[in-house]
Amino acid sequence: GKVGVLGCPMYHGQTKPGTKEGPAALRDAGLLEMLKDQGLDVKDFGDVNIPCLEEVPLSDLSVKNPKNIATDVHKVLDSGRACLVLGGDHSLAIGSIYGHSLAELDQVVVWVDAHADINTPLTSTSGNIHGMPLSFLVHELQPYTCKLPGFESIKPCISAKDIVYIGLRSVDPGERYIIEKFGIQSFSISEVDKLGIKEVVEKAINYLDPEGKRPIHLSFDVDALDPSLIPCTGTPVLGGLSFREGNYICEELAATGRLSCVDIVEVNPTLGNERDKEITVNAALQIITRCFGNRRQGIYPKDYIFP
Ligand SMILES: N[C@@H](CCCCC(O)O)C(=O)O
Ligand SMILES: [Mn+2]
Ligand SMILES: [Mn+2]
Ligand SMILES: [Mn+2]
Repeated sequence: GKVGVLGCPMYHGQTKPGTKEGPAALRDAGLLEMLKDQGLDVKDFGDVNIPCLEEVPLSDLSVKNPKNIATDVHKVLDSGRACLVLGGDHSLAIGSIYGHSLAELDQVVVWVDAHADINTPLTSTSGNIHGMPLSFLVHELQPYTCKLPGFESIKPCISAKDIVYIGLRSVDPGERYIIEKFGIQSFSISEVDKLGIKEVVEKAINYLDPEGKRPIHLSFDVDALDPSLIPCTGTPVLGGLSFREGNYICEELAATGRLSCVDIVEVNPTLGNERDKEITVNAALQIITRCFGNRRQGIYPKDYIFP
């Protein structure tokens, strides 16, 4: 398989700037080598150009960011590679999902997260854009929201029926209302407990893409995993997905052969000591390898020769 890696050191979607260190932390820990070692053809497309706040006013900044991200994701996908986007905070998904829609029209979205990230600017209590990305992208929400200055270039590109949540456990009232009003399929941690991860993933994939034809966009917020696994993230919530559940989700999505774009977001290496950073980065790295074909049952390269 061919993978294009795109760093997206985004931090303006929230208040803890350390997410801009996310891409470097993952690369420095050997991400590219790990992916190559599992037999992938890996190309590093560098980092998206995220102008820092001091240079441009927020409105100008926001139009630049999603457009840069969308443009770069589109370019990676058009080069015939799956796209791996390293965050950066979850507001980058405005650009990555929009960019995916420029390359492939009928994507479905698996949103793995403790949070629903679908507040509109009107329902948000924090005003942090990383809690809003889906509200900019979902067609049905547009009559109920407002365009933020600078987001004109981002067009809604997915329908409520094209999204499934896995891992929710911190959903704001406005978000819960939206999920029910538009019938967005969601498997919170309660459903994971009730059904088990196997049935959750099976239901999620069959609901989104019963014919097994549509490209999948996995937007994986590392805070979906239990905070014991990911100490370095900005909005931790107790009682998250186990490491095994996180690995299972990604193995099964990779096994469809249609995993086209993967966001790995909200790694903030500055939120903890060196040991915390190591734990966080190692967990994120393993999750990433499962997205691109590595499995706990083991694999061997195509050119393996049995001695
Ligand atoms: N729902 C909260 C928390 C959002 C968390 C964003 C991301 O980590 O999922 C808000 O809107 O601020
Ligand atoms: Mn194109
Ligand atoms: Mn989250
Ligand atoms: Mn998120």
